[in-house]
Amino acid sequence: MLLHLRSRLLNPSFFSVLNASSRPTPPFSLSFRASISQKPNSHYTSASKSSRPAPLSEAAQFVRTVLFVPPGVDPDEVTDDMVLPGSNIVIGPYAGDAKIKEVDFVKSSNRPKDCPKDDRPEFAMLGRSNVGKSSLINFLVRKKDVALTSKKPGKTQLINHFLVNKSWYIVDLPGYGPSKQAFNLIQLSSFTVLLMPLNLLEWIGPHSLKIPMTFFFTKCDKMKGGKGRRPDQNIQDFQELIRENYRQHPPWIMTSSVTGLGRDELLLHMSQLRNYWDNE
Ligand SMILES: Nc1nc2c(ncn2[C@@H]2O[C@H](COP(=O)(O)OP(=O)(O)OP(=O)(O)O)[C@@H](O)[C@H]2O)c(=O)[nH]1
Ligand SMILES: [Mg+2]
Repeated sequence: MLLHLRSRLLNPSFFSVLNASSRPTPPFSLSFRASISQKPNSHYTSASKSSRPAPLSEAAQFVRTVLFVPPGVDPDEVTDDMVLPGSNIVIGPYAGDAKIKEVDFVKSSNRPKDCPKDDRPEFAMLGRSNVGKSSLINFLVRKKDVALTSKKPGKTQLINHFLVNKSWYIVDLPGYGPSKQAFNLIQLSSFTVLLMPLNLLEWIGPHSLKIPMTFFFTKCDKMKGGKGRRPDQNIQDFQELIRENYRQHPPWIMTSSVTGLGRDELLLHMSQLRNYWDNE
């Protein structure tokens, strides 16, 4: 997998997406890096650790200023092969054990207080109706009908908990839009995952201090034409809003439930969030 990732990283479109829109921003590190004491094994990073880090290309040096650097990684030691393709996410020592072996539907809840109450980490999908939240869950677990999807907006009406590998949850939420009900649910999650969030960014900025977020660009198979904006245009808008509302760049990733784009990368990123959570 490492080779596969490395070769895709060098795809010029990845860098051009970032270069096209980014003004240099100050290098950053995440505030929670300071509390790290353990470094679990990582199959992903072990290969790059065994050899000397390759010097960064000029493009990569620039890109590094907008990267999400996870716990356990020194921003000065980031190398090309640590960045997940189609994203700004650096993979660190907490990544690993990303495979989904089983998934069980647990329950649908009408209200937050009816949701399962335990300490397992949760990844909740939040975003407008019809952006592909439920499809993304099916895509991650490689099953067609775990979460119900529809061409028409408004299919998901309840809070649906799915237990993965008996150890962590994926939560499918109703889309916001006409109903705006998802706004009340943000506080529920240990981890919140957002989809196509452009008009959410300003709202969420001040409220998100304690909730790690990852932003998804869904339907990236629709690269050309159509009514909407292209993914690279969305990423440009996104980065503008990030600069206006956030001090540090949150992680973002491009996905497509149709082509499989971003699946392995996303699972790896989720594993590093989870493993960090477990070891904290
Ligand atoms: N081309 C393309 N279509 C997608 C993709 N992901 C989802 N769709 C389609 O988008 C539509 C909506 O998908 P859902 O997963 O139901 O969207 P949702 O965000 O869960 O919608 P709500 O439940 O209403 O909030 C469906 O017709 C999907 O087939 C994708 O990656 N590419
Ligand atoms: Mg849905």
